[in-house]
Formats: sequence, structure tokens, C-alpha cells
Amino acid sequence: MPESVTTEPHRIREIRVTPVAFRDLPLLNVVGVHEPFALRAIIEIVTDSGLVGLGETYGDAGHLDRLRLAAAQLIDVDVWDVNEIARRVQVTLAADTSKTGHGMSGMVTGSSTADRVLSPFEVACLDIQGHAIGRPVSDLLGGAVRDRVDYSAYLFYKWAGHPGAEEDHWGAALAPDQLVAQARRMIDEYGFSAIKLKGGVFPPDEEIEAIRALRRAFPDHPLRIDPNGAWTVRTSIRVGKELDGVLEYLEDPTPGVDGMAEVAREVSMPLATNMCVVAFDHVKPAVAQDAVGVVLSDHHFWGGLGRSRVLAGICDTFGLGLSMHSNSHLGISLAAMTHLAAATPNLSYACDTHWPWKAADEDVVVPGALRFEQGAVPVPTGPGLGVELDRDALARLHEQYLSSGIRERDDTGYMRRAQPDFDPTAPRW
Ligand SMILES: O=C([O-])[C@@H](O)[C@@H](O)[C@H](O)[C@@H](O)C(=O)[O-]
Ligand SMILES: [Mg+2]
Repeated sequence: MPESVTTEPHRIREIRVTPVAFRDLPLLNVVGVHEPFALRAIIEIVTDSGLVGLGETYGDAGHLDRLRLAAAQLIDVDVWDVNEIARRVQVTLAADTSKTGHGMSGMVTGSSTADRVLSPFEVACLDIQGHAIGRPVSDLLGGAVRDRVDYSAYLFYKWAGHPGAEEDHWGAALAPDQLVAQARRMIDEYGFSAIKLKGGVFPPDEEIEAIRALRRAFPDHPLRIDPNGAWTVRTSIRVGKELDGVLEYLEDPTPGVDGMAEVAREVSMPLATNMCVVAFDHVKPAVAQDAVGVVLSDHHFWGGLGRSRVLAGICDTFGLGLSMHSNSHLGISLAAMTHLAAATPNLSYACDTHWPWKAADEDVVVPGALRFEQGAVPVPTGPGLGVELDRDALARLHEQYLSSGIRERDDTGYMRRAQPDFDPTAPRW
């Protein structure tokens, strides 16, 4: 065996779970509005060989408890033994049937608790594996089939600023012309070549008008709208027919597989989802009913990068398209998403990202490794995820978490402070 090859295990000596908060803007959605800070948890796995791997996940209190519970069971496991790590997470959380505290504000329900908890540990192990052999994570996933990953311009209706605060640098977006201006600015800054509108905020006809305005302003950009299940089956069919030939896909128009299947039978464009197919046991019924044409994968709730590639294989087998979902996130997640998308041949749509909504000066990774060029992130080529933890920034964002007082994402509660009778029930129209 050549001397450079080592077969030594890299055993987990310590796992640090650090909740952080970063500034967020008042982005509107079907369940309410984003609070002034978004929460994440940063995972550091330290091995007995002195390597450190990074992961990032939701930061809600219930999820933090589960992360810490599982972390305690992973000491001494070799980071190459991800199956054993998955088994231990599964066993630790077997009795945990609570669906709360997952950090997705009610818009992604029914995802597997064990997969959500496993995800950041698996990513951190892959980061360490990559460092151990000097190869990027995309190589560990089978090799990058593209050297840059396309992301979409993720538009939100939004207030001008948080209540009681000054107008923020994006300003209000409550009408079609303001959304067009938002898209223009985001595309000028990042170069995105596809556009997604978060809908479910205003009556459907207003949102149809917004999509039409975007189509006029950006005739060549694929367009998507995602009302997070805000519409009845009937409304979804009407909107789908009105936007025939305009949308690349229609994302979660109505809740549940049965409703989606009814809509899918009547509209021409594919239906996409990150709401009714969010765990492996949802795939079979959705396929049986032909309910969705595109699955929005998300390694944060599908159990990490390896299991997301399993999902990609399933989508390929059943002829389903594959795109990628996002929530408010920092650079470790962006790096993981980029490696995964790079190594997934059938991920053929521009991925979602909330990145433009994050303040440029707030992240836990050292700047430089991740950048947008013409709407895409070049796949990091350094070892592991290719990003480095900025410890001062981590400490700062942790302090911000402590002082923010926010412990759970609560878009509805925050909305009700401004509008006490706000009702998040969906479908609404
Ligand atoms: O950030 C938001 O408000 C989004 O609505 C997010 O929470 C959703 O999970 C997501 O982006 C989606 O595509 O449903
Ligand atoms: Mg969605």
C-alpha cells in the first residue's frame, strides 16, 4: 500500500451544537411573516485525529434538544461509518413521535424526525472524510457532473421594514411592479436565470397578475409560483389553466397528495412539492396517484446528502423531475446544497435559495469560498465542503441568538402582532 494511504478510523471525540441567529427581513408567506432573526444550528464534529467537520440545520428549541440527544450517542463512532451513525440516531429518536419544533413554521410537516436530525451529522462526517483524503464532498457523492450549480431568484412579497423599524434596503414588495423591481435587482446582482415567487399571500388573481408582470419583464426566465397549499383544488385548477404556458412548474398549489393528484389531472404544467412528499414513505402514494411531477429535495429533511441521492435515484426511476427546496440558511448549507446538486445528474432545475435575503456581512463561514456567478455557485474544489468556520462570527451570531429571545420560528405569531385576526389556515382561497 502506498505510504500516503491511511486506513485509520477517524472516531468522533466531540460534537458541538451551537444555535445562531442572523438578521432576516419581513418576508411574507401563507403562515405569516419572517421575524427579525432566523435561527440555525451549527454542528462541529471533532475527531480523535484532530479533524473538524461542519454541518448546518434548523435552530428551533425542539430540534436542538434532539440534536444534542443524538450527538451524545455518536461518540467513538468512525466518521466513515455513516450507516452506524444513522442507526444510532434512529434508535435514539425511535420513541419521539412529536412533529413539533422542527423549524419549518408549519410549511413542511410530516418529514422524518430521524432524517432531520441525521442530516447535519452526516454532512459533517462527509466534510471530515473529504479532509481526510483531500477530496471535495462532491467526489464522495459520485463526482461532480457540473462545475457550477444554478440557483433561482426567490422573490417574496414583503413589508417595507419590520414593524417599528426603518425601511430596509429591499423596501416594500406588495404589488406586481414592486415584485418586478425586486426581481430586476436580484437578477442584476446575482445573474439568476429562473424566478420563483413565494405566493399564498394575496388572493390568487393578484398573484396571477404578478406572474404575468414578471413574464412581461423577463420573457425568457422560467417562472414558478409556490403558495404553500393556500388554494383549494378548484382554485388551483383555475390558476393552473390561467397560467398555462407561463409556468415552468406550479409548486404546492393545494395541500395533500389527493388534492395535488386532482389538480395534476387538469393542468398542463408539472406540479412540484416540498410539502406532500417530504419523506421516503410519501413517495409511493404520490407516484401511485401521479400527484407530482417534480420533487423539491432538501438534504436538511431527507437525511443528508447520501439519502438525498437515494431520493434522486427514486425520482429517476419513476420519471419524476428533481429540484431543490430551501429555507433561510447560511454558508455551510449553501456549500452542502451545491456539492449535492453538482453530484446529482438528474437535478435539472435551478435550485431554490434564500441567500439574497441574508445580510452579506453575516455568516459563520470565512468569506470567499462561495460566490454567485451568472446565477450559479461554482462548486468548491477544496477538501470536504470547501468552507472554513469563522469562529468569531460563530460566537457573534450565537450571542445574537441569546439576545434575540427567539427560540422557535413563529411566522404566524409575529404576523399576529401586526394583524391579530390573521388566520394561517390553508387552503384559504
Ligand atoms: O421562507 C419562507 O417563508 C418559505 O415559505 C419557506 O419556509 C418554505 O419552506 C419554502 O421556501 C417552500 O418552498 O415552501
Ligand atoms: Mg415550496
